[in-house]
Amino acid sequence: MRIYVEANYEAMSKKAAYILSSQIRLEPQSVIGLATGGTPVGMYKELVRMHKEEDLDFSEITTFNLDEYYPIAKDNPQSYYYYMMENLFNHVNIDLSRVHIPNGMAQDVAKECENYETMIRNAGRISLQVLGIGPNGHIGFNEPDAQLEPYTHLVDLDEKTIEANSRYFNSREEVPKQALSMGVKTIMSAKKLMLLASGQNKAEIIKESIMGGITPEIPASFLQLHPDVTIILDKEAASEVLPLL
Ligand SMILES: N[C@@H]1[C@@H](O)[C@H](O)[C@@H](COP(=O)(O)O)O[C@@H]1O
Repeated sequence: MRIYVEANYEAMSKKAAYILSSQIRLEPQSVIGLATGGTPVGMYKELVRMHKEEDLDFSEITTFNLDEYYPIAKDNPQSYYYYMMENLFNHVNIDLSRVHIPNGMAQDVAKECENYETMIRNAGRISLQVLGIGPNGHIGFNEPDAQLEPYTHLVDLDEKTIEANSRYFNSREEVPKQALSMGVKTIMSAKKLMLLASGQNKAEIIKESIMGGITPEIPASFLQLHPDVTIILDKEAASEVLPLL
């Protein structure tokens, strides 16, 4: 596990964008796993800049997003589909036929999840999976539980997650109670993982995830078992682990 501690959010975002862009330049046909939430917004901004100013070419990559609320329509500004279009896809030369995000309006959820896994498998292994972390240690929308789901599945969102994500909605009541998410095995099957965390409110969970025991009660703790993980933190998110390194 490589841990980078950057001075602030901007430096964390630039480091993440540099690593992701290097992956794309080295392997233009990379399969990239993408994350949403507040944390990677700065990374996407930097990637857009790299596309515009440094010829970063997205035309051959394939992408799979970690998750999507359920139910939610693509044109809902809170959907992760909308987020990805706004933050990245509308601004770079990506081939939208190679972009994959779970369908938040799927009628047959079991089939949607199965198809998503099949598409990931058919694309080959994910080259680099970007991750954020929930304040409760969730990755994607894999919530703390007595046991974790391996593959893409429908999740009942944790009260803590609904609370945390309500800041993006007009009210708590508007936050969908469910989501579709890659499973922990889907995530762990990626060749490389890159987790970003920013801010004091992530400091404790970062410490528990990377230095504590491996437990389904902290889904991010499973990252300790992966052979190629890069963690990029700003100073605040690193404040609990720094004294221990
Ligand atoms: N499902 C997403 C996660 O993929 C994300 O990593 C996490 C942290 O979000 P934020 O970056 O806004 O703190 O919560 C969301 O609920």
